[in-house]
Amino acid sequence: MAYLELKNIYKTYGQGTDETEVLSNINLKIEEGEFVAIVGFTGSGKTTLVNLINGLIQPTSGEVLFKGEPVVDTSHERGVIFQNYSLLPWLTVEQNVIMAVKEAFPKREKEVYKRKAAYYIDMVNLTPAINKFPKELSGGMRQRVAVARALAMKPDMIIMDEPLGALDALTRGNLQDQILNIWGKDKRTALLITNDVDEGIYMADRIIPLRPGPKATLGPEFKIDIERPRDKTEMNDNTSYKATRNAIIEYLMDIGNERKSEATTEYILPELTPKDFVNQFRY
Ligand SMILES: Nc1ncnc2c1ncn2[C@@H]1O[C@H](COP(=O)(O)OP(=O)(O)OP(=O)(O)O)[C@@H](O)[C@H]1O
Repeated sequence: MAYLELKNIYKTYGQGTDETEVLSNINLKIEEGEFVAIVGFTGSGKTTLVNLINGLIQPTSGEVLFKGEPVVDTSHERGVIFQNYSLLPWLTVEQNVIMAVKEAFPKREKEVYKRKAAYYIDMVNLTPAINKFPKELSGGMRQRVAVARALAMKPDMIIMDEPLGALDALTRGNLQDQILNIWGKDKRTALLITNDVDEGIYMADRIIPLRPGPKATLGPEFKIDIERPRDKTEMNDNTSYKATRNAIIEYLMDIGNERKSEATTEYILPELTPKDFVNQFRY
């Protein structure tokens, strides 16, 4: 039995003439302990896929099974790191993380919550900001709190929806390593949704492209046969890395080009010049 299984998933939004099939015939099996990355274009349906796996939305048809059971709601067993850091603005960094810890470990001493929260806040290098409110943090710092929150729930499966996109290269690299450490240490199962092929190759055991929507579907998988722990600098000279990277990029470029040649609608921008606006700058 697969740890997570998506069976013949279809998802449409809207009704009647407005109906759009965003995901079409998605089939995926992830085994316990695996790290899988799905690489996709912007707007291809990645977040829809994450929301289905998370239990936030239900498929139009098909089934999502987690440990053999249908996913009907969200659960702390599946910790999601969203691309738009969802923090509660009226709580401090510490309180935001404690809230997540409480959900996973109900009825513990206050000190236990504080200790667990401190551990994950330190992991994302935010100890100096522990008493700050989200509005006092930069976008990257907020995203790191969101990462700490998701990991603090000790989920059996970590699901990441482009979690590191807003971060600078150094912080991003650091957090990739922290996530890999946690995944490796406790042998969790992980699914990363990203538009960054290199991030996918560095982190995952398998990469599966999501062909762009409407009717987005999964493409063929690419296995990443590079020993762990992986070293980014060494990887650049690794023949297997170069070959896999080229194959994935070639595949993505091919389907990108296919899409362009299939496109029948031409969008013409209206030729408007707001008179008042132009006059403002006419001296
Ligand atoms: N609740 C909704 N109602 C109607 N259409 C929706 C809804 N959610 C998403 N869509 C549409 O479904 C398509 C896929 O959206 P989704 O957010 O899943 O893509 P994405 O790959 O995560 O995009 P991005 O990379 O830009 O975040 C888009 O065309 C979007 O407009």
